[in-house]
Amino acid sequence: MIQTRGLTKDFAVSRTETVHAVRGIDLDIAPGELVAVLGPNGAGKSTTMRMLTTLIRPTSGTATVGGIDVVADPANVRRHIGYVGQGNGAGHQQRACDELTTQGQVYGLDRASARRRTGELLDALDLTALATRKVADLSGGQRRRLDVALGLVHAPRLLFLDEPTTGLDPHNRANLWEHIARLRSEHDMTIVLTTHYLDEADTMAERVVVVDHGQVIADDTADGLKRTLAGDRVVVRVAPGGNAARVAGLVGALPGARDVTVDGNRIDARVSDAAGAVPELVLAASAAGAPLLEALAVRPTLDDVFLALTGRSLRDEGAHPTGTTDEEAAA
Ligand SMILES: Nc1ncnc2c1ncn2[C@@H]1O[C@H](COP(=O)(O)OP(=O)(O)OP(=O)(O)O)[C@@H](O)[C@H]1O
Repeated sequence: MIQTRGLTKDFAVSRTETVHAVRGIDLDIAPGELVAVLGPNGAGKSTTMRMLTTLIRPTSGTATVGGIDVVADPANVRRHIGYVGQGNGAGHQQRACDELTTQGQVYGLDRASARRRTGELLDALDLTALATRKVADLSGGQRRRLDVALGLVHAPRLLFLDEPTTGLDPHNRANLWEHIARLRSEHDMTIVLTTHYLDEADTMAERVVVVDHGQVIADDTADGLKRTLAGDRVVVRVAPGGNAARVAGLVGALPGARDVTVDGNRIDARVSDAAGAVPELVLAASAAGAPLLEALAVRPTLDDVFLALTGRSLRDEGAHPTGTTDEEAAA
């Protein structure tokens, strides 16, 4: 459904400075996949999406969407995709239903068909009761659902969602996801989304592509990434007066144990199966006369994956942009 090879995008921000926002992305996305693109602020996620949706031209490389080249035939690409960008155009005085009908007509539907489609989408996204409300008067969650409806007016098989749930509270995020998941299963859509919410990528996406500094640095299922890049950990605390060194030895003997660290009475280590290791460890420590105060099996998160990949936490929201300038590249 999507194929890119060596895709790049440079932005000349001044006479002397160029931002290399995307630096050679190769991506293959099959029909029906739901792929989350993760990365810190400025990693190049939106720029990649904007190239794939033909909003901006790549600097070099190739990209096809539904088999159509984004540079050679952008109008045709646009007919096949839906795009829900970041942020809301504030202050719309149009009614929600009129906004949808107008969008339908922009996509070539006649008025009656556009009205029919409007009714279907208002219903699908639970907006029927708000049909005549002005867009400017909708809540954040309602507005975001309308944005998704606008992206679906022409029944695309491929939907791009750029941070669809940013700024929504947990209830509205869950609600929007419910709608997206249902629409997807009913219409067999391919969905590519960017998000800052790791839990969202973890639970909703079948595949997670991690982008940093304009490049893909990992591409797998969430579980695959966790297994190969982060792994389980055990964290134990030895009772006062207990022999931490002795327990560290027991921890070090667990299957797959590595990176064993001892900090006072606290021992932390990577292991291959934390849930299986903990009971074994509790018994072994007790038998060795070093009872444990606490023993935790810690399953990795996608943030652990990101930390392992880059040495930084994705949770550091609002961090500095990571697009690389010529000066930085030369440094
Ligand atoms: N039109 C533009 N002109 C100049 N620089 C740009 C432009 N668009 C993006 N950039 C720069 O390109 C880099 C990548 O930006 P991009 O918006 O693709 O990142 P992102 O991963 O989507 O970030 P975020 O999560 O903050 O939305 C950043 O350094 C950004 O400042």
